[in-house]
Amino acid sequence: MGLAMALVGTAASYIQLTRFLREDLTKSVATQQTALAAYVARDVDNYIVERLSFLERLALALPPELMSQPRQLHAWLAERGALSDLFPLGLAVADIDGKRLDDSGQITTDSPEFTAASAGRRAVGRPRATASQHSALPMGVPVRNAAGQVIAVLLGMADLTADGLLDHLQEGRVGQNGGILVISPRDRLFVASTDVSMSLKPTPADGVNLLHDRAMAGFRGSGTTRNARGIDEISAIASVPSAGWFVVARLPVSEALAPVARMQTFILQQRAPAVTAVLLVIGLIMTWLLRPLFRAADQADRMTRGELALAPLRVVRDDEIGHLTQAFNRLLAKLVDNQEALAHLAHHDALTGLPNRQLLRDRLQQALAHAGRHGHQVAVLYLDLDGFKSLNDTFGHEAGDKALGEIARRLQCLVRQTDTVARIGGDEFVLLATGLKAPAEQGALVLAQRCIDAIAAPLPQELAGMAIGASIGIALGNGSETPQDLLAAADKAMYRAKQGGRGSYAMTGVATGT
Ligand SMILES: Nc1nc2c(ncn2[C@@H]2O[C@H](COP(=O)(O)OP(=O)(O)OP(=O)(O)O)[C@@H](O)[C@H]2O)c(=O)[nH]1
Repeated sequence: MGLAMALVGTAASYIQLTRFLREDLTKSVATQQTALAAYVARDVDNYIVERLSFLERLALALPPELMSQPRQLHAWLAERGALSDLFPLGLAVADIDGKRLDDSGQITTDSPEFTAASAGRRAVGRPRATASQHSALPMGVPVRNAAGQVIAVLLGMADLTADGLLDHLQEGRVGQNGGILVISPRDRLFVASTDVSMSLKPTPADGVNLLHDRAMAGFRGSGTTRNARGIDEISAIASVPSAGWFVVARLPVSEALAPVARMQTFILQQRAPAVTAVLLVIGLIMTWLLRPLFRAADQADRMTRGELALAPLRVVRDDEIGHLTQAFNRLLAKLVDNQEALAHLAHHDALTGLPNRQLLRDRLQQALAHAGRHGHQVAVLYLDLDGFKSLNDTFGHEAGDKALGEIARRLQCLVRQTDTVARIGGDEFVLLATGLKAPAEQGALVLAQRCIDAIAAPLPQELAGMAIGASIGIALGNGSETPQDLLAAADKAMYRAKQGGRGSYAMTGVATGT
C-alpha cells in the first residue's frame, strides 16, 4: 500500500508538473507570438503608410493642367515613378468617373480603392497576382483642386513580392513550422504568408478554425486553436490599421511544447529503470518474507481438510512469522492432547478409568475373531456387585465411588495384560479373558472364584465396615458367536448366579459355584 501510494503520488506530481509546464510555456509562447505579430503588423503598416503618403504627396504635386494632357501626364507619372521604387507596377490617374487621364493602360478603375479614393479617402485595394506571379497591391488617393474638391484619383500598384515584404515574413518564421500570415478580412484573402503557397488564397470558411473566425470578427490577442489542416497551434493576432488587415503569428503546439515532451521523455527514461528495480527488489523481499507464511497456511489448510496428518509446522526463521508458526504448533499440540483425551473419554469409564461398554465390544470382537482363527476359546465373566445399593445408601455415594474404584483396581490385578476389565454399568463389570488353556471352562471358573474372593476381601481403612460381594455369570466363546450374544449369555448366567445365592458364579448351561 505504501509503495502504491508513493507511486501514485509521484505520478500525480509528474502529471501536475507537466500541466504547469505546459501552461507556463503556452503563456510564454503566446506572449512571444503576440510580440512578433505586433512587430510584423507594424512593419506591414509602415509599408502601406509609406506608399499612401507618397501617393498623397504626388497628388498634391500633380499639376492640374496635366489632367487634360494624357501623354504629358503619363510622362510626369513615369518620371515620378522612376524616382521612387514604391510603385514599380505603375501609377495612373483617373477622373472621378473612372476615366483614365493618362495613357498607360494597366491600372483599372472598377476597384474598391478607386471607389474609396473618389469619395475622398485614401485606400488599399484587393491584392492580386500579376502575370509574372508577383503579388500586386493597388492603392488609391484622391486628387483635390485648390478648393479641396476631389477632381481625380491617383492610383498606384505596389509589388509585394519585389519589395521584399514576403521575404521579411520568411525571416519572421518562428521554429520549424511556425509562420506569419497577413490576412485581409474584407477580401477574405491571405495577402501574404510565410508558406508562399497560401498567398492570395481565400481564407477558410467559417467554423473551420475558431480563432480565425474570431479574428475575422475583430478579435485581437492570442489563443490556441486547431487550424484548417487539423494542427493545433498557438496563434497571436495584431492589426494593420492602415489596410484593415491583421497579422497572425502562429506556432504548432507540438513544437511550442517540445521542451515539455523532451522533459517527459527524460524523466521517464531516468525513472523507469529505478522504479522497476525498486519494484523487483520489493517483490523479492516480500516473496522471501511471506513464503514461509503462505507455506504454513497451505499446510494448515491441508491439515484442516484431512489431506495431511496433524503435525507441527517447520519454523523457518526467528521472526514474526516464526513466532506465529510456533504459536500455531503449540495450539496444535493442545488440540492433539484434547483429541486424545476426548478419544479416551469416548472409550473409557470416567470414574474407574476402565474400558467402557463400547471398547469392550470392540475387544470382544477382536478376541472372538482371533479365537475363531486359532481354535481358542474366550471367557466373558459378567460381574454384578451384591448389595451395592445398600452400601450407597448407608455410606453415601462418594464412598460408593471409592469402593467401585478399589474393585476396579483389584480386578485389574487379577487378569493378564492381554485381558480386559471393563465397567459397563453402575455396579456391573465384565472380564474378558483370552488365550485360556484347555479346558477353558476350568480356567474360567478359577478366574471367577478369584474375582469373588478379591471383591470380598476387606476394603481399605477409609471404607472399613463395608462388605461387598459379587455374582458372576460366565460365558465361553469360540469365535462363532457375536459379542452381543456372548454378553447376553453371560448376563443371563449372572442372573442365575444371583438367584442361586449371592457371591456365587454360574456358567452358561453348566457349572455354578460359590
Ligand atoms: N456410588 C455409585 N453408585 C452407583 C454408581 N452407578 C450406579 N450406582 C448405584 O449402584 C446400585 C446398583 O443397583 P443394584 O444392582 O440394583 O443394587 P444391588 O444392591 O447391588 O442389587 P443386587 O445386584 O440385586 O444385589 C444403585 O443403587 C445405583 O444407584 C456410581 O457410579 N457410583
